[in-house]
Amino acid sequence: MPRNLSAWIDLTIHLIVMLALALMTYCYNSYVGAAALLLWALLAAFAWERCHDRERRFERYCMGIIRNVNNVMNYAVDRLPQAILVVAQDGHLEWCNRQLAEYLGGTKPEQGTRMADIWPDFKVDEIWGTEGGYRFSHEGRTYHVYHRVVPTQMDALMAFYVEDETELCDLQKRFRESRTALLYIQVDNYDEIMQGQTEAEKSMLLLAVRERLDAWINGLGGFMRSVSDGVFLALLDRAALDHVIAEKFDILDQVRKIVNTKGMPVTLSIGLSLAADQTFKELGEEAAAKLDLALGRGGDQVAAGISGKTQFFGGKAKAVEKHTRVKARVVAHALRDIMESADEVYVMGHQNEDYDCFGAAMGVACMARALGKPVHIVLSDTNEGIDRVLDMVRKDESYDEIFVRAGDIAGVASATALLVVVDAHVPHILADKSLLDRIPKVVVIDHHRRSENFVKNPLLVYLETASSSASELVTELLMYFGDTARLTRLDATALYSGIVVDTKNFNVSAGVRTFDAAAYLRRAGADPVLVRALFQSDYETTVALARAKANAEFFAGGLIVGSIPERLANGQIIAAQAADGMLRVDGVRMSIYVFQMPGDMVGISARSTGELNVQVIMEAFGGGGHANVAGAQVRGVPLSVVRGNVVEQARKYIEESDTHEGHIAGGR
Ligand SMILES: Nc1ncnc2c1ncn2[C@@H]1O[C@H](COP(=O)(O)O[C@H]2[C@@H](O)[C@H](n3cnc4c(N)ncnc43)O[C@@H]2COP(=O)(O)O)[C@@H](O)[C@H]1O
Ligand SMILES: [Mn+2]
Repeated sequence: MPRNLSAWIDLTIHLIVMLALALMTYCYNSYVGAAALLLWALLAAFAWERCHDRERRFERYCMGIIRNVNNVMNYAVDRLPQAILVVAQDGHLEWCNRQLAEYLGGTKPEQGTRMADIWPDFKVDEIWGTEGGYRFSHEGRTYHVYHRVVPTQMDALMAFYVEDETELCDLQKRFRESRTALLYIQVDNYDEIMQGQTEAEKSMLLLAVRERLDAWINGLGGFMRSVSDGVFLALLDRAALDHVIAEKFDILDQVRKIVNTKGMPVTLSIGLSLAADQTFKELGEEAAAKLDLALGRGGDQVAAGISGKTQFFGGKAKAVEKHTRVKARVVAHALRDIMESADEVYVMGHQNEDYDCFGAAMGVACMARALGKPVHIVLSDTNEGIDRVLDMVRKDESYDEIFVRAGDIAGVASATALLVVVDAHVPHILADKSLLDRIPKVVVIDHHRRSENFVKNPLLVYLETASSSASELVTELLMYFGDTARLTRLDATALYSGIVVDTKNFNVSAGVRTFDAAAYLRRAGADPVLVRALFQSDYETTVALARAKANAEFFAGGLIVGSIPERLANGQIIAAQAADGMLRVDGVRMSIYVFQMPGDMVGISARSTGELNVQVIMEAFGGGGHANVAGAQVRGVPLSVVRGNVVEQARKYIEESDTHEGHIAGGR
């Protein structure tokens, strides 16, 4: 087939026409016709030859171009400012371009050189047969490698494209280290430490804190200004922040050494946000939110927002019981106003309600009744722990229709209703979390350390981590709610039992205000004999508890871990009691029980003597609580695996905590 088909067609048409004319001429005159045919044959031969000649010259021209392009390509590949290596599966170099020599200081390695001899960290085996990229460093320089499989019929080969990214990495490092960290620093027990101090002593205390902070920030090359009494704003760069993190914010320990004339130590809370791509406005808002979080977790700690995650440091001091009940009075009045403007009130606590949660709910229901508002206490489906008290109140007609199950109010949605959440603030552990979407006005009354996951947009939050229990908080609110709120004997007993369970019978976290609240409840008719009856354990529970205690395993560092693999109706309480009980064993600093819950859920109850923070460990399992009483639930993981993970996390935590004295520790 000729290359230029259309030229051939044109020529052939011409030759055919000319041949026809020559033949016609031959019919009229054979001499002239024969001459015409001869001439046609010569013309056809000449045209044939010309065409072939043109084709040969065109082919020569094309080959020239191809040869040039190949040369140009070879030249370009050889001089590419990126090294290209072709490597065989045994790790030997097959071919490379000139840039590799540049990277190696001028000598081009020979074919067959082992890559491990050129760059020990150059990976061949690990990535063989795959496409991707990785980085490695050699003699202070950082290289980025893209690897591709070379399709060949013969030996298996891979191509590696290597770029020296040292400058880029340096730039990235400098950029990272120069990122701004904004810190809100607050003396979180300002009112308490200033109480009873003379003006001169107050100034001295503030000056001592200021000097300590100034020295700390200046030493880090940062900037700090006082915003108001006991509140500071500071800026650090990332390099300084890394240093501070490596030292686990030991500024908290340094400032805790400053004490007032009564020996009370100053504690700091810090909210920190590290710039990524936020505006300065967002950075400031995030730092302020982190400060709230640190304060809500009991203070004396740092909540740091870094790369979208929150890290906590510190938390050594026990949450200090506030001397005054001013806040309780203010909150009681605010709650009364909010309740007055609502058409009905719903109260709920956490799933698997316990006496504290139930008592607090009964107290809030009493307030609503005092204002003549229809009130419902929403219960979850699993609450064997409060069976006895529920049986008691169900016998009393005045509580008819107060208790509803989450499923019974599935259709309830109201903009004019009020939802009061007690003894919890994490949405996913509430008795019916869907109520949060259906009732927009929410009040939270809780005594747990603030978790990152908090009920969204609450109207009012009363979160006091220093308080023994939600029942104590609600009792104080009742004291200031007004005369109309009259506790029945059952209300008072339920609230009292809430305080008893959370203080382990007034042995843990019971402060002056706890006893005041208990006295108030006793005056209102709380019956300790009834409370004791509520806490009586049946035979099966006692045996299960003994079995749980017997299978506990002791680990180095004062850790004890046990499990309850049977699916028991009151497994949570047995686990809680076993974990509580194990703290009495000599040398135990932390006890953790893993127990089987309904379905594929596994529960964890963790306790500490106060020296170590179990809340942090439980947060790693999606749970929370207090520094020395915490828990979590894990779905879809076998109990034995959860147990193993718990042991691993707890041992790691204890090890880190013991090697770094400044790490997070106790205080409810
Ligand atoms: N997923 C979670 N998220 C946040 N916080 C959580 C989560 N899961 C649990 N928590 C909190 O952790 C602590 C400890 O819980 P726990 O179950 O180990 O202990 C509570 C009760 O089970 C236990 N208890 C109830 N009745 C009795 C009883 N009769 N005898 C002994 N112990 C009992 O007491 C703990 C009550 O703690 P409270 O909630 O602080 O009132 C807990 O804070 C969970 O909220
Ligand atoms: Mn509680």
